[in-house]
Amino acid sequence: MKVTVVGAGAVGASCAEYIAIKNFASEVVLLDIKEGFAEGKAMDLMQTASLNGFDTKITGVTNDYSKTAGSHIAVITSGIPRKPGMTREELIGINAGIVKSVAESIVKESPEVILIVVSNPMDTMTYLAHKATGLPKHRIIGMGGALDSARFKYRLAEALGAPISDVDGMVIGGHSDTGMVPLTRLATRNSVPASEFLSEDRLNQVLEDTKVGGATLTKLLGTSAWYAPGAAVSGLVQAIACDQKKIFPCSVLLDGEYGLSDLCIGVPVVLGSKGIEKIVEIDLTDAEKEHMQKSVEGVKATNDLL
Ligand SMILES: NC(=O)c1ccc[n+]([C@@H]2O[C@H](COP(=O)([O-])OP(=O)(O)OC[C@H]3O[C@@H](n4cnc5c(N)ncnc54)[C@H](O)[C@@H]3O)[C@@H](O)[C@H]2O)c1
Ligand SMILES: O=C(O)C[C@H](O)C(=O)O
Repeated sequence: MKVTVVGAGAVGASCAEYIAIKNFASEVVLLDIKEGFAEGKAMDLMQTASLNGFDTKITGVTNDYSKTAGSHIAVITSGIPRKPGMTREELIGINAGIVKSVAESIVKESPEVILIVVSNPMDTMTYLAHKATGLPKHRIIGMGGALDSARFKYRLAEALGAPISDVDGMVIGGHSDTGMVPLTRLATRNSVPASEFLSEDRLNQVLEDTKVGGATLTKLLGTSAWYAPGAAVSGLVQAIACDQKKIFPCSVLLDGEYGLSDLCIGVPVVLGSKGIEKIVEIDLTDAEKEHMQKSVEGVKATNDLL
């Protein structure tokens, strides 16, 4: 199993590290446009192999897509991250050109590839990857919901005073400060609805903290986060590489599901060796549908900027 990660920056390197540590891929190729940067990150990561006990071979290349040929999965993290006070949508001007050319270059060398788009604004970049490559819709996946759901579980566990392994929850909708739809109604602590333990106000606070999860970290770090994003991407890559049939909320091209079409937005999907093997349609309440509709309008407005 060969995995390419384009962009050897904070998220790309974190993603390569988690993939290697989980030890399911034979090869990870890190590619960056900055001379020598991916080579350096790959060498540094390979020097952790004996310490962390993995056999995955990580190589780095400067903008040479021939070295990515035959990739089963490719992750696009290339592009600029936001600074404190910015929205993800403000990155579109620079990142659209980068994502388009990177997606085209990957597919040229690996026509059977499954693409995972991470660069922001992610839902719009996923849509752009479809337009640029024409790959079948089950082979282009935007990563946002897996990360947002991990942050939701973190906030739920904090509010419940429970271990994170005891809580479950999912965030659908757009990967933006206002567009996320954390499904508090379906959140549980070991199968018991979280609403049995938390007041409506406290659950709403969890929801609001989750939605601004990325902005909160950007303010603290001066740039956006990388550990949880890298781990979330590695989870999607593993689900595909190991044909796990796990459900993750991912940004996918909708064609009538949820009454929506011609946009990519976060909904639950089953991930396996073919990529998106099923879009799971869950019954939303009227309030959730309204929240989702606002999210759709936000994503479509950003798509219109392409
Ligand atoms: N979807 C998500 O959940 C999520 C999470 C975190 C970050 N992000 C996004 O991921 C992107 C990367 O974030 P980061 O923190 O790793 O940034 P970073 O600046 O640390 O790394 C980006 C890397 O991309 C490289 N790059 C730029 N143009 C390139 C090109 N044409 N080809 C190859 N490489 C190129 C840069 O040289 C740099 O090394 C940002 O757009 C950020 O907003 C998304
Ligand atoms: O917040 C960002 O800009 C990066 C990423 O989308 C995140 O949620 O961490």
